[in-house]
Amino acid sequence: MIETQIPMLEQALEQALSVWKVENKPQLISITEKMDAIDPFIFFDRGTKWKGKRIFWSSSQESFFLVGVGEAISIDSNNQDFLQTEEQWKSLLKEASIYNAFQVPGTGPVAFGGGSFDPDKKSTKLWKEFKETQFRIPSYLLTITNGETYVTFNAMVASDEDTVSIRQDMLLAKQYLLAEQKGLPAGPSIVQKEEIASDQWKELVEKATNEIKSGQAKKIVLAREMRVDFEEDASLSSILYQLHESQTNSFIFAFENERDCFLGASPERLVRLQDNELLSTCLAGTAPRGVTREEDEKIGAALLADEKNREEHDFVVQMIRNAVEACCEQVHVPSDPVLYPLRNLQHLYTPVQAVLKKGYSILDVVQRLHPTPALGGLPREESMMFIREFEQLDRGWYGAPIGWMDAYQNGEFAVAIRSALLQGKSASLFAGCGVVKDSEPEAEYQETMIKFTPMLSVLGGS
Ligand SMILES: C=C(O[C@H]1C=CC=C(C(=O)O)[C@@H]1O)C(=O)O
Repeated sequence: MIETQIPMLEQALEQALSVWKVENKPQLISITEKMDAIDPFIFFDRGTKWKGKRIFWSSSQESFFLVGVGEAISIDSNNQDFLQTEEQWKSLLKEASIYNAFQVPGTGPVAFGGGSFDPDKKSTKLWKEFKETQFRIPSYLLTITNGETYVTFNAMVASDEDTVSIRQDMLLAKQYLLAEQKGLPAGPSIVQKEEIASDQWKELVEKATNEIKSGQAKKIVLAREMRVDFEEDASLSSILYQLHESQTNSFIFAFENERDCFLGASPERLVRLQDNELLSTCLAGTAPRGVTREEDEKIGAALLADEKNREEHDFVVQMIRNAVEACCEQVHVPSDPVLYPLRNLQHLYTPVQAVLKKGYSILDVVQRLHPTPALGGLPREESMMFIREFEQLDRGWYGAPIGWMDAYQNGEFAVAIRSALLQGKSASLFAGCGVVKDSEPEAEYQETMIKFTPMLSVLGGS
């Protein structure tokens, strides 16, 4: 394998150097090859050597994995503007030396990242490692899709000297990352758990319902935090493996920044783009799962018929439809939601399909969609103002878009919910719910409790 890559690497280096000499700016080289099967969790675990710079993404419905280690380059911004990211991404790709004979979605140069939920809310030191917008092009990217495995090597070339270390890095890293390894380390176990200001949160739900009844807004999504401690630093690879095994119908994601890592198992797709076909999904309205099949079906039927949940859901559908119509054609939205079952709860779900108009990109759509009323509220401005002013929480990247895009206009973004910020021996978990005029604080509190469960259980809590 390595032998077949060397001529490609030499060509890529030569090409990058010749562009660099004219343009005098660093050039991206990217080389993709097909491999025998590789375990994504073990690859991630071996990437511990690049600790602080790992990324993970999987879509359980499609057995699709992206695992990145190291950082060839990152596209960051301290004001959240996905369109600015788009410009920088395009400029990086413009003269990049890309050797990818497969051009399968998610191979070649891939930028993975996200941003904060609300750039207008003052951030606290909890999220100090995370930028307002941050996308990483990993040095080594493992892609598993349709049962095939690919590895992409990315690097920036900025001088003749770089080429020596790039050659060495590529070969050594590959040997190291692909060496055999048995099993994953043990998962963490929680020794202490604290719900932050839960009584105040219930009062805030009440305040939001009053605001809604007085006509200031129709829906406001409120979130809260739980802080947990472990005996030892938690092993990320084991947590991701457990999430993947336990959370069906979800996107498992992780973005590591030094000692901190934001990760989760979100059922909510914001948008997927493949061959110009767009899929967005509306997910809002929640009920628990039943213990028996009969009970489960009864709860599901009640959820489908429940006025409060249907209203909460319809707000999301209307907004997503409008945003998608502005940049797509052939927009298709079913008239009624269906149930979307997860391990611990079920949601109302409406898929939105469309074809993206020429001239738009996935980040255009992300910029238009975020925040949907599943995380912000309705109207957008009023609900965001309420959250900004009264919610006692630094959401950071919770509730914001997280995902990937490749060089061929494909990509996928989820809404980063059912998530946690891991910081060595402790973690902050986040959960929220949509408040409408008939919401009851205690019921909403219980709903957030269920939403904490997937993350809590893989972290070794109950
Ligand atoms: C805000 C969250 O969930 C949203 C997504 C789906 C259903 C929701 C709900 O029914 O309230 C929320 O809008 C969360 O899980 O933290």
